[in-house]
Amino acid sequence: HSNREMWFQDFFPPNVCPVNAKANTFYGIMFDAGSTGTRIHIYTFVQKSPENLPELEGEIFESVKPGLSAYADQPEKGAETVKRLLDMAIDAVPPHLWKKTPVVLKATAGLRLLSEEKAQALLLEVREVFEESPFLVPEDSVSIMDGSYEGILAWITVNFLTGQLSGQNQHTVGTLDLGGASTQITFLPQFEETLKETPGDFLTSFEMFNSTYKLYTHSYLGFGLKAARLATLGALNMEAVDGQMFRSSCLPKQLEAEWHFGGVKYRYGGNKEGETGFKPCYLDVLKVVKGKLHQPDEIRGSSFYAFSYYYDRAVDTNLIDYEQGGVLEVKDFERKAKEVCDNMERYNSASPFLCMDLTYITALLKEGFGFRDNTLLQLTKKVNNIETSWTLGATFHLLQSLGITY
Ligand SMILES: O=c1[nH]cnc2c1ncn2[C@@H]1O[C@H](COP(=O)(O)OP(=O)(O)O)[C@@H](O)[C@H]1O
Ligand SMILES: [Ca+2]
Repeated sequence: HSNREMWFQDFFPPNVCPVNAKANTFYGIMFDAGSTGTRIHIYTFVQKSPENLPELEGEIFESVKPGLSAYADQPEKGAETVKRLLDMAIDAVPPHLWKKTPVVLKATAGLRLLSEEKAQALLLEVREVFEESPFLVPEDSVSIMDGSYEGILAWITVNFLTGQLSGQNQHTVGTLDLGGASTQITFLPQFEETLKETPGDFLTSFEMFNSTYKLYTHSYLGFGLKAARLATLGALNMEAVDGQMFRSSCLPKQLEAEWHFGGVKYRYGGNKEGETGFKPCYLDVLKVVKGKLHQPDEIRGSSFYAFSYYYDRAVDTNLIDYEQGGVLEVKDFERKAKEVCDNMERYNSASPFLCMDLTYITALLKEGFGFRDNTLLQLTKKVNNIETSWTLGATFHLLQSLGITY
């Protein structure tokens, strides 16, 4: 409780120190423990005047691979990766603000897929790293995030950064996040029909910046890009995979290789004798998505912001520029998938999974969510130099819960 009071005192009294112009700066540290990597986001806020809300000034971002779930059997080693990232915050945050700067880690699908016991062991070790740091460790500072929050908080981030949550004329945009192990879709329904046709657990009310948003959101566990690779290979949720060879028409014919994901080793390869290419690949991938996802009618024609692996694969195939991002139609992913899958050997150098990944993205968008071929996707990595990640929304939520009401 005392921590909370200190936090309060420092931001609300108008004791702006004339010597130090930065006296009204404060920080928030948010860790994203994703299935493929762990990332630290250190946000800087400035309270320009006591009567106004703090403003986001900037972000320091760093990441490491692999993610925590790769350390399922060595939780101390996993926590060590978090500690190395936290050392960056020691340098970034001025010492006199350390004990007022909250540090939080939220884990996503990688840890959701581990056994309770292994996940908790990892979280416990991370919690110890936090307790030994000079930062403010709020209650529940290390946890597995609920999937619906992952979507909502990313939606908050994108709509905050694009200015849709302030002033009038709010035209919020929907968001699509494709992680390694799970995928999220989130939007603000405009039609009464959508609310009626949607299963109750896909709708969540969320309060932020003095408004309540009733959002459609869902996180599909096992539908992230890397989990989908395993599902396509028929290797997802298999108990004993050691030694077994998984083959697919989405892989180069002659390929035989090994792949580590979530602490398990998989052997995989191409269809040596059988078919390869877009057509057979699409049929294989279709089995993974068809009929498995809820399809809200409302989204068919509307445009969405898409990031994470949608962005990465669009960059890999020159559909967009790495720095600039860009606007694509759903059918651009399909065109690229055909190009790559039907010339598999030529694209071999980048990643043997490029054909499978693009085909999965195509099938997920069209057959999974039910988007039209001409639905527009705004591919975005950063807005105003801030990463489009759920971590910013989570930091706002954290500041709100610590008593700074936005
Ligand atoms: O801060 C970020 N900005 C932009 N993309 C990010 C950020 N953090 C993670 N990503 C993207 O998320 C994808 C990896 O998903 P992740 O490891 O988070 O799996 P999960 O969400 O299923 O747990 C990659 O495409 C990676 O580039
Ligand atoms: Ca993620």
